Amino acid sequence: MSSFGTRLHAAIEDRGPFCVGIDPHAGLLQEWGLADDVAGLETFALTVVEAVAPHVSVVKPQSAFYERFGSRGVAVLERVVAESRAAGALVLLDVKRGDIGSTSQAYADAYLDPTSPLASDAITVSPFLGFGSLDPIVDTARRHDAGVFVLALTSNKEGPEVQHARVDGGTVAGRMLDHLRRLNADASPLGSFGAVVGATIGSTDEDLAFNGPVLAPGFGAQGGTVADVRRLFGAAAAVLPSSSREVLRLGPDPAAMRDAVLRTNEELRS
Ligand SMILES: O=C(O)c1cc(=O)[nH]c(=O)n1[C@@H]1O[C@H](COP(=O)(O)O)[C@@H](O)[C@H]1O
Repeated sequence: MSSFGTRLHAAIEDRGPFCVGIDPHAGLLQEWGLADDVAGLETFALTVVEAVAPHVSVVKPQSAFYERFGSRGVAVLERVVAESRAAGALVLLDVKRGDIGSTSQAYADAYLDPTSPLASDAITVSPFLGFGSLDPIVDTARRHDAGVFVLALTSNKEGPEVQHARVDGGTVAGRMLDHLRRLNADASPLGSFGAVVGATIGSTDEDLAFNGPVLAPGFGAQGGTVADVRRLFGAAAAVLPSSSREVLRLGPDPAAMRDAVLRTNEELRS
């Protein structure tokens, strides 16, 4: 298999950069006329997969929305992962994990080892225990041609407290981006180690020019626009604007969700 970065580069060329988050919020289940239970979760999630996974480069299920139903919810997540990949989408499993190195290895085995029931193309991780604590995840990703997206400048208003804090003349976020610059240095056409930078951050002095992908959540429901994406990420090697609620609210009509993602991809590409 080719590296995650290479697969992502090809998928963006083929389908466009828009990433759809498959986040079954309780309120959305209700809006769709579904019960807030495992059956409702399953109908919701698999309807979204069928509508959008054949048309987008990346889907991003947020694990918490499945975990809240326990093991039966996680079983639905396993189907979301498998059926999305079968429809040709790359799966970025949004788990935002991070722990001491030995436990990070277990997370890597859970999500990035192809023999695991939740094996995905990439995951989101939190570097709060220090970037080096993610080494087992990075090494496992390299071994299995998977990808990793590291939180750098998140879309929420509380993020700057930590991410803008200064260390050795730069910011914490800048330090994370420097680590990513190093990890992706020799990759072509695109590295497998990405940054998460919210589409809502307004402006940044950080250097987003590194040879890896940028996941840009906050596009849509949190206020990020196509113009924000163009302005903020002009220097980025590849950017994945990501939206969950804005697309999911259009369901349960599959055609409405599909048309919205096709339209958004066209807009982002033009
Ligand atoms: O890693 C993420 O995906 C993420 C990072 C971030 O900075 N902000 C953010 O909103 N997210 C996720 O992106 C999705 C945003 O959903 P919507 O606001 O409904 O489009 C949720 O799954 C969040 O957990």
